[in-house]
Amino acid sequence: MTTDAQTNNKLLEVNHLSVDYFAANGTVHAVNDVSFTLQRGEILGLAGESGCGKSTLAYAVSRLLRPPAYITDGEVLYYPPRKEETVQKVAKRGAVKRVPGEPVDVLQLSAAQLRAFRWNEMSIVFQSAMNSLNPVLTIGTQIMDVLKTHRPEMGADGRKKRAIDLLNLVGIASDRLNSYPHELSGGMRQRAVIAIALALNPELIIMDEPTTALDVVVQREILQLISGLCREFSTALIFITHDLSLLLELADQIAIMYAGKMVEKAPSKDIYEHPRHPYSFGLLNSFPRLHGPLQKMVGIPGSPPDLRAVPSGCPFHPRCPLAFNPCSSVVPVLQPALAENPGQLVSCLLYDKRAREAAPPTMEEFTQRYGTLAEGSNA
Ligand SMILES: Nc1ncnc2c1ncn2[C@@H]1O[C@H](COP(=O)(O)OP(=O)(O)OP(=O)(O)O)[C@@H](O)[C@H]1O
Repeated sequence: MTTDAQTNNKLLEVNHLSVDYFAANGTVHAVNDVSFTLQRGEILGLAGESGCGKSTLAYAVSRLLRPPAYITDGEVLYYPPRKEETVQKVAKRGAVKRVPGEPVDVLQLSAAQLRAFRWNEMSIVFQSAMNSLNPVLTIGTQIMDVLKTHRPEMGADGRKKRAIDLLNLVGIASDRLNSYPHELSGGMRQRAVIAIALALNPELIIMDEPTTALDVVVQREILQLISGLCREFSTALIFITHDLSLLLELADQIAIMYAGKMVEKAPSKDIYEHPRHPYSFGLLNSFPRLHGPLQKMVGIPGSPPDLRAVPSGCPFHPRCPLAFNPCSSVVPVLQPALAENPGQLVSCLLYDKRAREAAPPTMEEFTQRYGTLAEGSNA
């Protein structure tokens, strides 16, 4: 019998996830009712202005949040791996109790299950990860330590061979096994971190701005390396960055966040060719495009809201050049913008027939409305 999970190849299903920071000066609603799915081997890019909740969402999925952050609602369903080798590996270690085909709610795992889950099935590369390497241990030792802890059945020779293989995979010569982090360039340290993230063949890697400390040429090389390796091993990747242009090249799907909400999620190509949410359009037109016709950059007037007092209705409405009457009171839900393209999800009343009967806005209309708004703010 084929289950839905097998048919859909689903790896992760996040439902109605909300996270608050209970700060002294008020409650910050950093992630607000976010739902999305991730397929096996899929590269999902999370984009949005600073402070919109990207990192909080990623850390909530991996249960890495610490007080004052609290998950106030939702579930993070992880579908067990399909790979026979991984099924056996996890079953043998008894890390996560599971029924084949049934998902595990990551938010319900015990501390011990979570530790095994994080390394075996999910690994995380943090912001400025290259500085997280231990300065007094060689790169080889750091990779082999992970293997020693999580693959105790592997002998010393096996660990060394695997460490060399991993370094080669990320483009580092084997003789660097005995190098200390300070003996490597920034790009090489980042590659070493990626090697560690890949060490246990996880199903999912989460990367939070992993390359911001590097120059743009090295950033691009590293990102191409990551996406190539994820594709080679069918590893899913959630990738967080401010740089939407990088995501357009790298990701299969892009999710745009605004004020703790996911406002659009679609294949990169759809976002590039026709973003549907006015915020996605503004974000996309805030930087020059490398390909396609020349376009005037419009930018987004104003700034994101304080997440202790998120505007009612659609949180983007105070900045939106296409806002209309119900936007300040009705909360839009993430759903297909157009019936003929169910893969492009948008959270915007412009596409809700109950709120507006007119045809969805065209790209020209977006450009024109943003232009008018910019002229108004310059006046
Ligand atoms: N420890 C904390 N206490 C209170 N508020 C916090 C804390 N950490 C983060 N926040 C707030 O939560 C919101 C979301 O932050 P988060 O870091 O997830 O956003 P982000 O989109 O990843 O931003 P950036 O791109 O700058 O990393 C922001 O408004 C931030 O100020």
